[in-house]
Amino acid sequence: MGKRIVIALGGNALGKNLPEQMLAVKETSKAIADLVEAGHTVAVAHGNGPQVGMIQNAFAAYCRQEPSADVMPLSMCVAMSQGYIGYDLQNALKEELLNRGLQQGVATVLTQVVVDGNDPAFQHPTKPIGAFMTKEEAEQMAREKGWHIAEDAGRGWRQVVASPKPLAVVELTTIRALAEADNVVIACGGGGIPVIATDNHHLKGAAAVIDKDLASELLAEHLDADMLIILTAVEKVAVNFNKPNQKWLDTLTPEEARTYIGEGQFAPGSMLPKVEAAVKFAESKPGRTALITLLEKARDGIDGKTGTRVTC
Ligand SMILES: Nc1ncnc2c1ncn2[C@@H]1O[C@H](COP(=O)(O)OP(=O)(O)O)[C@@H](O)[C@H]1O
Ligand SMILES: NC(=O)OP(=O)(O)O
Repeated sequence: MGKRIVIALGGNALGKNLPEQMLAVKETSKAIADLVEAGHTVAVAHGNGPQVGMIQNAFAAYCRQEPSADVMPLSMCVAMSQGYIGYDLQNALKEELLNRGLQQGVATVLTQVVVDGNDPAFQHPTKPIGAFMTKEEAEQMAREKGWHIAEDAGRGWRQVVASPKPLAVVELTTIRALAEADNVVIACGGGGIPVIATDNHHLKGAAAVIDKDLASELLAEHLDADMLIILTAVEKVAVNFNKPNQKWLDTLTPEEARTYIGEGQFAPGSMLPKVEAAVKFAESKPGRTALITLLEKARDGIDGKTGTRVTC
């Protein structure tokens, strides 16, 4: 029987620039279409770290040329990233579905996600965005532009911004209605546009980028999904990652995950939020499973052939 699935797409599903994105979404669409073809109902969330940094930089460059221009708020940059990634992804996916004779609709919902304006994350930026830099380049950006910077999981230096916890998906009813009407919905892109609820129903954009794995988890809970599938650049989660005694994990219980998290086995900003999201989903209701695997292995993963399965 078909399952209700929320997929979280990692950076490798989208590429780092426009030409790469055009190619990457074609491959990504094959993996998603495999699941639709197998009879599952699928909602798709995706990351935006490189893209949102690029958009922010592009507007900053424009502001230097045109001093009367307004600085583009980070929430708007997230909205733009959802728009252009969703545009490419929904077209590629629709094409792939039609090529397989599948008639499901595909729609991107610009999604706002409520955060708490008092979330301590606003005082401690941790979310890496934009391009990788050397330490020297990053320090120069910190001096010249006031950026917060940090080393990103052994891969280089990046700008970091606030990443508050996702609390509620504003467009949830719309997303659910589209999903229940047999559409593939692309939602919560880039973790969602971060907004703070104020009086009179006004939602105020926040200067932040929400973690897409945590936002996907929230969406999966609210859509009452059976599975949360986090697709990334590794087939399984490992302990002692990249060390001679590395061990790939087929299964992971929340208790085991907490032990490994305590040992610092999962890099913050890369594997850690995925494991945290997977554990939260598995614990949210009996029978729910989270899977972390490679994009191309999504279908095998659902069939229990690969990936790391997180269940209670
Ligand atoms: N313990 C671990 N097991 C597996 N991968 C890990 C681990 N710790 C860090 N990683 C790294 O985390 C990466 C996934 O994080 P990231 O690239 O930030 O995700 P995304 O696919 O969402 O862009 C993997 O490709 C791998 O290089
Ligand atoms: N918003 C977000 O988590 O993006 P990445 O997955 O690209 O870091």
